[in-house]
Amino acid sequence: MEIKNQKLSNDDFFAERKEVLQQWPTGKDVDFDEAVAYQKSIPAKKRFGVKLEQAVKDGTTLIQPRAGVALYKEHIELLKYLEDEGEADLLPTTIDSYTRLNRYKEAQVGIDKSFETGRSMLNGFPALNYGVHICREVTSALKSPVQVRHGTPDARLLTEISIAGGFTSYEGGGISYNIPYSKNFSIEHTIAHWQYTDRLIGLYEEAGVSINREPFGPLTGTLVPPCISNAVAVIEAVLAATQGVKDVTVGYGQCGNLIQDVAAIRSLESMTRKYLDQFSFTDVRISTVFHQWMGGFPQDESKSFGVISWGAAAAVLAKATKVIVKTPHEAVGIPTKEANAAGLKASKQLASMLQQQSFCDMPAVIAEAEIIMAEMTCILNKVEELGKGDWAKGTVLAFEAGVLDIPFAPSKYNAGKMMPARDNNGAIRILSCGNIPLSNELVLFHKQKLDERAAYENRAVSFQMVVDDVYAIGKGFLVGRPN
Ligand SMILES: CCC[C@H]1O[C@@H](n2cnc3c(N)ncnc32)[C@H](O)[C@@H]1O
Repeated sequence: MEIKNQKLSNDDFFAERKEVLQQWPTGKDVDFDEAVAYQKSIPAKKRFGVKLEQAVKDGTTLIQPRAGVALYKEHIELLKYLEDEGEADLLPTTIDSYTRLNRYKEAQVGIDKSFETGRSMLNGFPALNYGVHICREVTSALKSPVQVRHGTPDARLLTEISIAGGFTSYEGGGISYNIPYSKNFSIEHTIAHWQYTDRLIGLYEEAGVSINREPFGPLTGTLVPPCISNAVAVIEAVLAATQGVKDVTVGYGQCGNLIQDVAAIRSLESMTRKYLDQFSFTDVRISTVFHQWMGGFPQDESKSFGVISWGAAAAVLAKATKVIVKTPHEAVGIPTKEANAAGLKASKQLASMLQQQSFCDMPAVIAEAEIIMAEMTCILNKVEELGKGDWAKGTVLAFEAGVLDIPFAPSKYNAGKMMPARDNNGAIRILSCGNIPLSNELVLFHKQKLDERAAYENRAVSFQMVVDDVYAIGKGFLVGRPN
C-alpha cells in the first residue's frame, strides 16, 4: 500500500468510514453530527485539553492513573473512587486486550462472563462492544476529563465510539501502538489506520470540538534510549497534525537516571515544538507526559511506593504536564481500586511538595538535553531524507533500514540491531548503533560513557552489560553490576 503524509481527502475518509462503522454492530450508533453536538455539550472543566493547557500555564504536574474493568457500573465506581479518594486530576479508561486486537467476539464473551460471575473477566474496559451510549454513561458520571488508553494497531472503530462516547482524549499512534504491541502488523498499515484516527479527530476540530491526542511514549519500556522514543513521539505528533489534530501530549517513559529523564522531557518538548513549527503547525498545542517506571516492579508494596514516588519526583522536577502513575500492585496484576488510589496519593504528595522546584536549568541537564537533541536531529534528518520530505514514507523506510530501531520490540518490522546499555550512572547509552545514524562525535560520546563503566567494573564493554541491566531491575538495582 502507498502511504503519504498528506491530509486524507473527505471522499477517501468517508468512503473508508462506511466500512469501519460496519466492523461491529455498535458502529451503527455513531453519527458524526450528533456526536459533535454531544461533545459540545461537555463543559470546559471536563475537557482533557483544557485541563492540560491550564497545567502548562501554571507549571503544575497533573496525576493520572491507568484503570479499566469489564462491567461498566463497576468501571464508573472505580473511576469515581480514583477521582475522589485517589485525587486523580485526569482519568483513564484502559481498554481490554481483546478489543485491542479487534477480537470483539471474545470481548463479548468476556462481558457476558463478567455479568454472570459479577467479576471482571477482562483486563480492561470493552468500550467498543458497549458502544456510544454506555460510554456516555461512564464519561458523564465523572467530574474529571477522561481519556481512552489502550494499545491498538487498528483502532479506527474504537476511536469513532470513544469520541462519540464523550471521551476527550485518545492515546496511541501508528508506530507506538504497533512496534511494542504486535509482531506482524506492517508499519504502512498502522500508520494508515492512525491517519484515519487523526483525520477523524481533525474533523471534530474543524467542527469546533478539540480532542487531545497522546502518542504512546515509553514504547517497549526497556532500556529505550531517549533519542529513539523522542524521535518516534515527534514523528507521530507531525503525522497527527497533518491530519488536523491541534492538541498533542508527547510522552516519555522513566529510564532511571534523573538527569537524563529530566533532559528527555525538556528535549522532547522543545523538539516537538521545533518540528511542528517547521511544518507550519504553529497552532498545535503541546503538553508532556512522564510515565513512571515501566520496568519490572518489586513485589513488596513498600518498595513499590519507593519506585512510584521516585517517578513522581522525576516528573515534577522535569516540569512534565502530567505523570502516569503506577500502583503497588504492579508486580501482581490489575490493581484494586485502593491500591490504585494509594499510588495516586503518594504521587500527589510528591507533586505538591516539589511543585516549586525544577531541575530543568541544571547544567548537567542542559548538557544531556543537547546530546539527546543532537541524536534526534541525526535520526529525523535521515527520516526526512529517506522519505524525500514525506515523514510517513520516511518512517517506513527508516524502520526497514534500522534507522528507527526500538530495543526489545516484538515486531518483525523492527531491525533489533541497536543495543542499549547503562553507563556508570545508570543513564542509557548506545552500546552498538546498528543502523541508527548517529554522528561520529555522538558515537564516541556513548563509547566513552560505557568505557567509564567498564573501567569501574573492571570488565570489557560487552553485550553482557545489556543482559545484566535487564536483570538488574528484578534485583532492585538500576545498573547490572557483574557478580
Ligand atoms: C503500557 C501500559 C502498561 C501498564 O498498564 C497497566 N494496566 C494495564 N491494564 C490495566 C488496568 N485494567 N487497570 C490498571 N492498570 C492497568 C499495567 O499495570 C502496566 O503498568
